Amino acid sequence: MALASAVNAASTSSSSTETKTKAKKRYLKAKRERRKTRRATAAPSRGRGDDGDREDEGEEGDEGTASVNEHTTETVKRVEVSEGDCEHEGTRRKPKKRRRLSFPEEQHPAAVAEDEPELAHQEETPADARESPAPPAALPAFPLPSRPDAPSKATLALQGLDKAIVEAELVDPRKTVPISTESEASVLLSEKTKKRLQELGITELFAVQTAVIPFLMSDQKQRRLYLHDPPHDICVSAPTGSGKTLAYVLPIVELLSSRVITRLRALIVLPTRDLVTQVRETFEALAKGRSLKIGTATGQHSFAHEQSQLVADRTLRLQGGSSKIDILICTPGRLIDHLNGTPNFSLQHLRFLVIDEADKLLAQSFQDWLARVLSATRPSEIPTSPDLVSGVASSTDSIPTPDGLAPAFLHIFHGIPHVRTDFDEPKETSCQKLLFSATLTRDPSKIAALNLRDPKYFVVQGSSREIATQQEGVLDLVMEKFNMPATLLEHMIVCESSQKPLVLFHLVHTHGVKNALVFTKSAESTARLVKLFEFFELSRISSTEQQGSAIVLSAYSSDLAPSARKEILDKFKNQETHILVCSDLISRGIDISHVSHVVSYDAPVDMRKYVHRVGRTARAGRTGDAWTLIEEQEARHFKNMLKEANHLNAVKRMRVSDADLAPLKRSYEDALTKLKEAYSR
Ligand SMILES: Nc1ncnc2c1ncn2[C@@H]1O[C@H](COP(=O)(O)OP(=O)(O)OP(=O)(O)O)[C@@H](O)[C@H]1O
Repeated sequence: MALASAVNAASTSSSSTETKTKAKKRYLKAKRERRKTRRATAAPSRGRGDDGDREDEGEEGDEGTASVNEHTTETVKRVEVSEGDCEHEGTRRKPKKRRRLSFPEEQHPAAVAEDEPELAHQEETPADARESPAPPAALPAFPLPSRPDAPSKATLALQGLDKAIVEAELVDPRKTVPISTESEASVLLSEKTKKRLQELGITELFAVQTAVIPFLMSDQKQRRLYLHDPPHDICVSAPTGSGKTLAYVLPIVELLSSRVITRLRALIVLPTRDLVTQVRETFEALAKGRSLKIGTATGQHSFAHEQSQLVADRTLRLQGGSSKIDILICTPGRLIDHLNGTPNFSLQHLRFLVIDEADKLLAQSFQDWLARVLSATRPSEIPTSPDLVSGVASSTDSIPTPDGLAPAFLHIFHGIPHVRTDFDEPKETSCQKLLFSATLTRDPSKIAALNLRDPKYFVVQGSSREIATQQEGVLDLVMEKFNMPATLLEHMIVCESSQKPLVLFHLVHTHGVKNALVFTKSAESTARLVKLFEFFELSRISSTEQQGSAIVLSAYSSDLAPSARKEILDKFKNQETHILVCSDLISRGIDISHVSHVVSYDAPVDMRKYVHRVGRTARAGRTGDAWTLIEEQEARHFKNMLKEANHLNAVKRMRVSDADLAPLKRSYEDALTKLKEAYSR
């Protein structure tokens, strides 16, 4: 067997060797002939140009074609042979020589391949194409990439904005409506309210009021205390002193006046006690004769006292809460205290939640007050008491009585089998959120925390320029270019820090700066400046050359007890005090009509602070002057701040020379000495 197979293998091998030998012979013969032909034609065919192709294909004139064909066949054979050779001999043949193609001089493949290697593949193109007389088409030249222009700040600011902000309603600040006319805003107010407004000397509605009142009151369905469809929330940005308080007080008083049972239906949150007192006075003035009960919670009184003012029944646990008041005005800290510690204090009946000075309040996160308040206005998914889940409502003390539940909270009483009908009570709270500020935040994360429902934005424009287009108005809001009252004049004085007290005395005695609020950076500087000023006045009066009555001033800051603060503020309101030197405690919201000047003795650190400080004057259409004293090293920062807010041109620079200050110098030096003595004691 082994022998037979060996013989077979030998015969197979010898026949294949024979075939290969014949083929090899044919190949070698062809090769010799080719070599001969090449040698014979070597000299003339070395030239390039149109004949270059013939080098490989022979140049036998008419026979050229036949020769090419023959050569092609031969090439195929050659490939077969060479493959066999490779297997047989175990050696590799050199790669086939590339044919040369004819190119115009400037498009020689070598030159092209150097620049653009892909072009070298043109050698692989079929023979017909290679013989085409037309030069290969040049590749299209693409333009070099160029850097696009960076989008402007404005474009970036508008990107990804909430639709509600983009569609904000711009309100012309000049728009006022007489209360007696048949205008939309005026016609919505009851005769009682109109009469009350007239008694208070208010004869027209301001721009912000003409926009907000119709939005909250024109739809009859929206005038109910419990709504089937949840209401739209609103965000209002309007300059200082433009009447934002009345814009929410009027609709709240009007709508709540229809209530029968007293429940806590309006909650107004403000950042300071002083503002709570001020807003309470406005509510009381407007709601006079309406039997609405108004309460406050600020921590000014004891907790037990406040509890007794807010809640009627604290012995029985009532699921619907028990309220002695319809409207609560409070600071956020005390509100949380009552949510945590006052039995039957409930926000489930809230129809309005007002967040005034919204940007300031949203920046305060203590005890997560906002989330806590919002969750108290919403019905919870899970019944609050495990006893109620099983529906075992008994008369035990620990089980709350399902009394006075708001419609949206009814489902938490599981003792009632629930069958869904067309007359189902609403499951959503009727609480409408109203946000107000002269410097409304555009911070999306802060706004998102409020969980606003389909909000409507109102932007009352300032006076610094003509009424803007929709996009410009939105941009102002988004880029925090705050609007100022039209009647405000702004000045700045750059001076050395050691001269600041003198410049202030100069303003008071030469420019008649009285009925003024003077803002300092801290409670401590407030007290120090008042002392220095008092010593200065004593020295000035006692000196022979300076005559006249002394300026009366007081310090007002958080260092004082609330009762002392109230007394000082009352004296200033009654104009018994000429100048109130204060910290930023009253830079927001405080409304004192006779303030004709505001002096920032220490420069405000940011634009928001500047807007609110200067906004203590020029309110409700009255004129006012704002003066900012800038130390030389602060000038650049202050100017940049104004520039970014597009407000630099509105602030006039005023110069005070040494000659202006000279008459006051002696008294000032005297006062400084006395101040040093006082502090060293
Ligand atoms: N329609 C009106 N007619 C006359 N006076 C008005 C009217 N509305 C409001 N006022 C008065 O304008 C003054 C400023 O109003 P308000 O305090 O509401 O301003 P504001 O917009 O809340 O300012 P701020 O942003 O500084 O808190 C108040 O004295 C108020 O009584």
